[in-house]
Amino acid sequence: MSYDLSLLGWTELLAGGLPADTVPARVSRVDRGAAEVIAADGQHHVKYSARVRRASAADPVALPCVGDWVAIRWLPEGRYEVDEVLPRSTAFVRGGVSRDSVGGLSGDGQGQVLAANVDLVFVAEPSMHSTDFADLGRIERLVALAWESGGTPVVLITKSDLFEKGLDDLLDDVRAAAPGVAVHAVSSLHGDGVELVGEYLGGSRTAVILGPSGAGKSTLVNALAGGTVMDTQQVRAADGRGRHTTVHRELIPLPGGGLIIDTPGIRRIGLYDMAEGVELVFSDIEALAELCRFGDCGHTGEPGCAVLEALESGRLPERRLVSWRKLQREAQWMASRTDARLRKEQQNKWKIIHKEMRRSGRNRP
Ligand SMILES: Nc1nc2c(ncn2[C@@H]2O[C@H](COP(=O)(O)OP(=O)(O)OP(=O)(O)O)[C@@H](O)[C@H]2O)c(=O)[nH]1
Ligand SMILES: [Zn+2]
Repeated sequence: MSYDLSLLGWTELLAGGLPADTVPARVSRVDRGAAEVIAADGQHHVKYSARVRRASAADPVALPCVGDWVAIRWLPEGRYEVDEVLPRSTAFVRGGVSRDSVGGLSGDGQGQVLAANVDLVFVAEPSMHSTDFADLGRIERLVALAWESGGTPVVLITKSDLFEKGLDDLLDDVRAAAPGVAVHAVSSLHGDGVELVGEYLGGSRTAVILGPSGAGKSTLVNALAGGTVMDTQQVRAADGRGRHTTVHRELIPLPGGGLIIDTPGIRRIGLYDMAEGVELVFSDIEALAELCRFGDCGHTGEPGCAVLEALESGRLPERRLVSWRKLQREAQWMASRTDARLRKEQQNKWKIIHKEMRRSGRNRP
């Protein structure tokens, strides 16, 4: 079997960085120190070169991950090995390595790349989730995460068939929660919007789908793939394996062009290192904050606070300000937890503060 790599997203730009005597391949799956890759001459199971192993031992971010383009070299003993990970255009990085992650080499606060070279991030949120409507706060988080990865978010309000009246109002609310992001209603059940989603992938773009369990991600991937490539909850319930059992860790080429990455890691992705993403999601509040009288306004009652003025006049929904504060706190907390440099700075700051305290204590009359 041979593959046209341009359909898998291979570009001229990437070709420029290919080391001598290697050929390109895209990682479709990783598995403890080895990767499944797709090269022009077929699929291969490849181990990592000593250089790749050394680099990843020093920094897990250097490990090949699904979506990566790698240079593979044919060895005299008759097999390929991964010679180098080519520069990534985007990356989903998880700070720290979770207990149950497969192939995590490091346990302490260093980043792990979950997926690379992802152009589009579909944020799937069901229009109705058991008895609740779409969760705007969750959309905000996942959109922030998407921006942070370098990919372009697109919000999909799934299961739109569950919502007869008021869908347009819901979409308006979602658009307000994700300024500058395309928002579409999708029903995999009726086929509404599925084609449109497929068009985003046009040609050879790569996407991931984020969203809560039960959002209909697998069902949508199946609809796009025109067959059952992912187990859906129903299938899994029938064989008694329960819900959170997606074991696929794959790059799925779609018949209409484009690829979807669906891995357990991406499915479980939370809130990590997303300070910049938060700024983009809350561009409306960030713009207001620029108009505050004081540059360091905390928006908690300072005179001339444009944020609170907008809140009072009703232009800024209170829910939005509450989400913003919450996400900022969480993003700061995650950053301080995962970013060793920041941690060190904070330790130094506390050292200085403690020293000051001791000194002022000594100098007290
Ligand atoms: N009414 C309706 N139900 C849907 C639609 N899409 C999916 N479902 C149902 O929603 C349930 C969950 O769908 P899945 O595709 O397994 O959801 P998921 O997001 O992949 O869930 P996890 O694998 O747990 O992350 C299944 O019972 C689907 O049949 C839709 O467009 N409309
Ligand atoms: Zn203010």
